[in-house]
Amino acid sequence: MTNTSRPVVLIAEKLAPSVLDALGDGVEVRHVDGTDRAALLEAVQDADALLVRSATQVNAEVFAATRKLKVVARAGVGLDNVEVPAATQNGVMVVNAPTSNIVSAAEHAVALLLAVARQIPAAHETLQNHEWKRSKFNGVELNGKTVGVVGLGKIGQLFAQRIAAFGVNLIAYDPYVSAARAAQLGIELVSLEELLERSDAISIHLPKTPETKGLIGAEQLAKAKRGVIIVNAARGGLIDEEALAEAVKEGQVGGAGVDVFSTEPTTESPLFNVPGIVVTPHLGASTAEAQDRAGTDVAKSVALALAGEFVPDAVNVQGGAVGEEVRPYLPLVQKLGTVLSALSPKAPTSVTVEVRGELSNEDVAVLPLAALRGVFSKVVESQVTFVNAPQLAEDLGVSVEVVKETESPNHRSLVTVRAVAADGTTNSVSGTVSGIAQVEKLVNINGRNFDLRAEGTVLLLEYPDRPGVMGTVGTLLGEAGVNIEAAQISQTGDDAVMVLRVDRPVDTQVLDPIGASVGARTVRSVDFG
Ligand SMILES: NC(=O)C1=CN([C@@H]2O[C@H](COP(=O)(O)OP(=O)(O)OC[C@H]3O[C@@H](n4cnc5c(N)ncnc54)[C@H](O)[C@@H]3O)[C@@H](O)[C@H]2O)C=CC1
Ligand SMILES: O=C(O)CCC(=O)C(=O)O
Repeated sequence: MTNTSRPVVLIAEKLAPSVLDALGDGVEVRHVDGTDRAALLEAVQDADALLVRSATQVNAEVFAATRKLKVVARAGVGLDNVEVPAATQNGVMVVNAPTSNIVSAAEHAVALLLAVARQIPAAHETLQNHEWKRSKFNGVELNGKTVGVVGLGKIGQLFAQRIAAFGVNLIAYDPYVSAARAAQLGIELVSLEELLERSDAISIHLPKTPETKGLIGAEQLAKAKRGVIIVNAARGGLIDEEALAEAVKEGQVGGAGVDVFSTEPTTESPLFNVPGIVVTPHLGASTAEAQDRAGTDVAKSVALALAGEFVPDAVNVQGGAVGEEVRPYLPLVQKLGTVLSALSPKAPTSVTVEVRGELSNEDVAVLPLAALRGVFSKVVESQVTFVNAPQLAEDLGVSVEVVKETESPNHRSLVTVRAVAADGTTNSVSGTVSGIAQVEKLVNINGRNFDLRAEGTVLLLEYPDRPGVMGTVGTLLGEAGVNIEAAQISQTGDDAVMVLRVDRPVDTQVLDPIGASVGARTVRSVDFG
């Protein structure tokens, strides 16, 4: 029987069994063939999370078909099949598993290079055909040769480290890597032109971007050293496939190892059936280890995303990495924003997050996102996530600022969120995370000190002070079946603010008459969930 209350995780491609273990029983797993467009568009409507590898195209059309999608998880590295800006626009988090398969991909590039250099697949085929043709297969040694790496990122570096063991000279082209970093790795950074001229073998490890698409075409291949071996285990389309096939046939390129194609899946390519070209059907990440890691990494991220928590591997969330010290403050700061949205349910013109004390030594760039999620909770209909909060702020003309102050008079760390409305009205709420149990507390509302756990439902009343108000409020709540768990009053002169933590949500039909009976000018209910 289907349990519809559990979040639906839609798996659109074959993933390692470890992904199901890591997802656990808290979600309902459904399967669809992500390459069957109609089936995908229908299945994604009810999905909370979508898990893909590289064959499913997740674009604006998919996001338009979704109703409650919160996260797209790519069980691997490359995100060229996921339209990240469209995801961001829709408040959908995109996560990948950036290190899960990098060793496998680097090893595959090495395997392809050796397979081409020693013509292993072709030699294997002759024996399968009961032919013994030793003299046909004369290979080349790597020792003493120059190997050029195009794209010196995670996989490029792993490839370089591994191929270095063959006694090669390493050069690389990557305009975004410093010469110092390359030198540390024993690699000389050169221009693409120089790399083409000097390399006996070239391995490509670039992402596919508008800048890199077609980077190696007929012109570049013509400039390369005659007989060069070219390997591409990165992305199809980085090298012009027609041009590469022609260059191998003419002998300008000595051979090529290709794992990726401009269209995938494919059974037709100019690179097929060309002597000297070794092809594999996008197998770089196809190892037990890489698939296990990719599956468990994205399952963990999906669980965090569905719980509304910060996800370290999210690629479309501003704010960068979130430290251990900062993490407990994310839900608290969202709650401070929720109190502000209850006090003033219109979009403010500015939101300031003030961080005091020990926390001010940390990178707190993510805290404004949490504050905005709370502040916008009553302002916009659509879901407010870590992903789309900055875009919503921009669309609504809300300026956002973080202020840090090392001094914190009463708390080790204190965060205040202040919102200024269009008419200049300012509201502020402060909170802290207290003790080993990391209890989230509200400690100040509009300059008045309290000490109240930020959980459940909190009622706030501003009223002219007089004897008996607490009793009246308590009686009326009791008559409505609402139990008070904690109560605090801050009184100054004739004015008082009462905050109550109660055992259930209280709707306006109950709350408004209570406010009227004590002459309250403000009565609010804040639900922390
Ligand atoms: N065949 C397979 O199964 C797999 C393929 N991949 C692919 O391998 C590629 C590399 O992945 P990673 O190393 O993890 O990425 P990465 O992001 O760590 O490294 C990419 C490098 O390319 C450089 N780069 C970017 N634009 C450039 C340009 N215009 N010219 C020169 N360099 C440029 C960057 O500075 C960076 O150092 C990606 O395309 C990824 O999708 C990844 C895993 C498995
Ligand atoms: O096997 C896969 O899922 C694709 C691996 C890949 O190309 C990547 O992670 O970028």
